[in-house]
Amino acid sequence: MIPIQKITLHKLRMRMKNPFQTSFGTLQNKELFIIETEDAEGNRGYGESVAFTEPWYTEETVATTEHMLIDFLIPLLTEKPIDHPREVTERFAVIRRNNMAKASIEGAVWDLYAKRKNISLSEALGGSQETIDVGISLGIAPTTDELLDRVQEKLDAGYKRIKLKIKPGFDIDPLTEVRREFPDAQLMVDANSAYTLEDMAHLKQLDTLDLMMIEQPLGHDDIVDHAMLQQAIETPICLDESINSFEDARKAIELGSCQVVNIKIGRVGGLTEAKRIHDYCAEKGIAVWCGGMLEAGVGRAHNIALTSLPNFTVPGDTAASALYWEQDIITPEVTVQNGEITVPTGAGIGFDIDYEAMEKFTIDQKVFEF
Ligand SMILES: O=C(O)CCC(=O)C1=CC=C[C@@H](O)[C@@H]1C(=O)O
Ligand SMILES: [Mg+2]
Repeated sequence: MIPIQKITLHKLRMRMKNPFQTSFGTLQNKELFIIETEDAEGNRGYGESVAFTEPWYTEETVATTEHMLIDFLIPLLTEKPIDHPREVTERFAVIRRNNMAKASIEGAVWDLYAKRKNISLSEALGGSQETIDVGISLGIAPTTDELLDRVQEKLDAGYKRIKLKIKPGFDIDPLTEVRREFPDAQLMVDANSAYTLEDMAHLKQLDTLDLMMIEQPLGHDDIVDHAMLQQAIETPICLDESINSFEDARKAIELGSCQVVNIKIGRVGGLTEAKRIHDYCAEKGIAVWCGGMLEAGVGRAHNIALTSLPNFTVPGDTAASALYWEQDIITPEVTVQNGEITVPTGAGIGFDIDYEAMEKFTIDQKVFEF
């Protein structure tokens, strides 16, 4: 049994070092919840919410996360005890969607579970990789020259895969320049649903650029048009926004809508569902990688633990803390050496919370005792 005695919602406001521009808008201020679950012996598990303040990426926001946690998820989680974190997903199944809210607290239960057993979260999930390969996601740059500089800098820093955001009007030309300048770089692009099937001929030009994949070119909730596009282009399609569950992944793969899946813990409702998708993709020979949501340290730590599972063969988005934040809320911060992160072996997420830093960014706190 995992006896949860106390849950604290720490609401934080953090400002990213640099704005991050995508086809749907620019992000710089981040509000997030750190969810703390505590047992009677004083073990504490941590999860992080990843919804943004605006519903641009998915329909969830920071405000809907808080509403779901307080009015539905915390009462459901604590109405009767659970023995294993995988039961959290079943318990929450009565609530439609709201996956990021669900994942934030489910992650805190997984961390608490691993700490109570004195094993790492990676081990609790069945992870086997001791180090993980790391890539980076670069927002849309103001000019192509600026983009080339940013790519150079990240390749020099050792990042093993560069993901570039694209949108109509900022795609083939800058990408051609990047490919010319860096002929051997592992490059991929992410469109965040900025195109339609009418752009098929335009998107076909990507096939000349030797890209690892194109992420979510079409509708955020589509798998049918993506299947048609994948028939017409050689560049592998990777789905992000369209995959919100194991069932979505199964259907997309059956339909041939993608050759790669970006697994984001928040988008699919938690670590248990993320692992199920990972296992299914491994069985089907579909490559997966772990996407980022501009996380602070707790979310970053969860991504690292998940990525230690064996079928995470493509470098993910989880880069060093210092690229995002002046100061992170964990200690040590996440660092990258030669394009790799060492998976921590300490109990739970394997990073300590920097309570002083967390306090500094906290704008609200709510405590629930049971
Ligand atoms: O965490 C990161 O480094 C950024 C990841 C990233 O590319 C994204 C995060 C959030 C929303 C999107 O713009 C984008 C994505 O779609 O993957
Ligand atoms: Mg994406």
